[in-house]
Amino acid sequence: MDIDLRGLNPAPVTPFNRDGTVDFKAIQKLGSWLKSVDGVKSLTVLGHAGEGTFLSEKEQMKVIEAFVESVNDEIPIIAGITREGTDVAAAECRNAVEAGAKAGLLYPSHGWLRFGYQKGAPQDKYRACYEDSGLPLILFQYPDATKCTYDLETQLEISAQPGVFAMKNGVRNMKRWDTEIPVIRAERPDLQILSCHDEYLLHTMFDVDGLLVGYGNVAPELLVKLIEAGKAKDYPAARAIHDQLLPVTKNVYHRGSHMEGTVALKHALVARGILEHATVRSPLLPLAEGADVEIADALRSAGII
Ligand SMILES: N[C@@H](CC=O)C(=O)O
Repeated sequence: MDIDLRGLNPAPVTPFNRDGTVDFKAIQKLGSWLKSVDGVKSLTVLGHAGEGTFLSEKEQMKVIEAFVESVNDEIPIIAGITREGTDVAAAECRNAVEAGAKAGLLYPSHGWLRFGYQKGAPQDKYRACYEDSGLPLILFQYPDATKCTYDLETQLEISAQPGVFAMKNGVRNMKRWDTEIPVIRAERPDLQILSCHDEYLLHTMFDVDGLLVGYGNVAPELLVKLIEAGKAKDYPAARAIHDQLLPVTKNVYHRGSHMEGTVALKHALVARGILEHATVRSPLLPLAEGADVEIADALRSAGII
């Protein structure tokens, strides 16, 4: 399968029932709505926004299956692959294939966040996961402020490996973005480069093939336009969309932690009439009282509702 992510690739939330179980009916509504937006190329489930690591293995597979059904298998469902060890991550990739995922977003191992990685270890993890499962993989570049951010050599080596076809880049260091992206483009012309800088997308919009973002849950129509403006190198148009979205960006992503953004996304989906409530799983907590009203007001002022 030729996987084309050149456009908007939302990372959907996982809806829950009020009792905390997965709400499969709501998945159908969310997935089919996102797919109906012109310019949406795929959905990445079980990521941060999807509370993927809070789900059991069985739930993860059922969530993948439900999202595949929600889009009639007409656009690729990509699975977040989050397990720490290479063998267990490869097993997770095999599960994802069995559940109908067409690609995987392979997360760095959690220990690397604190301690860093041994040279060559990320390459080995990507290689083993692909060889073992045949699941095409997206290279996930974490922020420069973490110890698991990949240096340029590592990015180039991973992206040269069989099965790696795209990169989700959230480096959050614009010096690195401005100097590394041109090199990666030149060295790996077929690699699809997607930004995930939800809280300040504008700077990155002019160098990318698309976005892979949780933000795609709540403002897919405007983000498709932002991608088009970026590709046309039309700064005034991109800036106007950025400004229009700013109240939403502030209310969803300019919070104490990026994790709260996931709760805020659910409130925004309630305001848009897609979800009935914003139930999340621990360790996420509800937002402060009144946040739901502020988020709805922000969507209103951006002209989204
Ligand atoms: N947008 C965030 C969270 C998504 O996984 C990121 O940069 O990684």
